[in-house]
Amino acid sequence: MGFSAHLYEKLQPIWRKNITHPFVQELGHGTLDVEKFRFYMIQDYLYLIDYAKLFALGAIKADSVETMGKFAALLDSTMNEEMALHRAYAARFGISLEELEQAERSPITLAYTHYMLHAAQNGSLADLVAALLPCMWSYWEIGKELSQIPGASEHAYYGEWVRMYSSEEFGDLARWCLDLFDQLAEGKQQAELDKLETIFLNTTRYETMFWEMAYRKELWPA
Ligand SMILES: Cc1ncc(C[n+]2csc(CCO)c2C)c(N)n1
Repeated sequence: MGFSAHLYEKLQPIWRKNITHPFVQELGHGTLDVEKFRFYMIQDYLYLIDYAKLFALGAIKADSVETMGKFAALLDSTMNEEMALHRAYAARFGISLEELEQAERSPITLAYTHYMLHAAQNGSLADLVAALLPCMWSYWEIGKELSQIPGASEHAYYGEWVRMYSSEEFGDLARWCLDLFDQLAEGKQQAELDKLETIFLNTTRYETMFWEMAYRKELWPA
């Protein structure tokens, strides 16, 4: 069993809190309050700006030209495809690009992205991948599960989101990330594996906290 499969099994109750979160379920059933989705889109756009930097750091820490090229491609697709989806959604909700980029990061957005950037900057390539994996993997799983709900992929507001994260193309990216993680974990000492587990666990928890933050439209105290 690869290390990712081991963590998936071990952390299942915590992992499942993402797919079962009311924000995710209501998005899939088309009942999510549009204002909550609007809030999510703005914070997620800010999240992606920092997340993309993890891919740039991945290219720096890569141990082969092939891995370096893949991180460069991920940086490109995040900035120009995923963020383009957010910009298109924002336009539909009447949010200008300026408003999007000048919005303030919520406490959770800031904590989550800074945690990942700290792990990526100060740790090994494996630490960096442990930080970014729950984001990729959980969205892929969510996309696939939501796409099974009748009408979810065709929903006027949320269909595009479901189609993007359940696509084969996105699945290939997530699988690449999983394989890289397993390769990097192979042969590592227990202490290093424990560190990878902690990073993976914490970013899995941060994913749930991000859904909760969006559901409550939680910003800084006044
Ligand atoms: C809070 C939050 N977590 C995960 C993702 C998903 N995501 C972010 S970057 C990336 C890689 C490919 O572009 C993926 C799948 C998100 N958007 N927001």
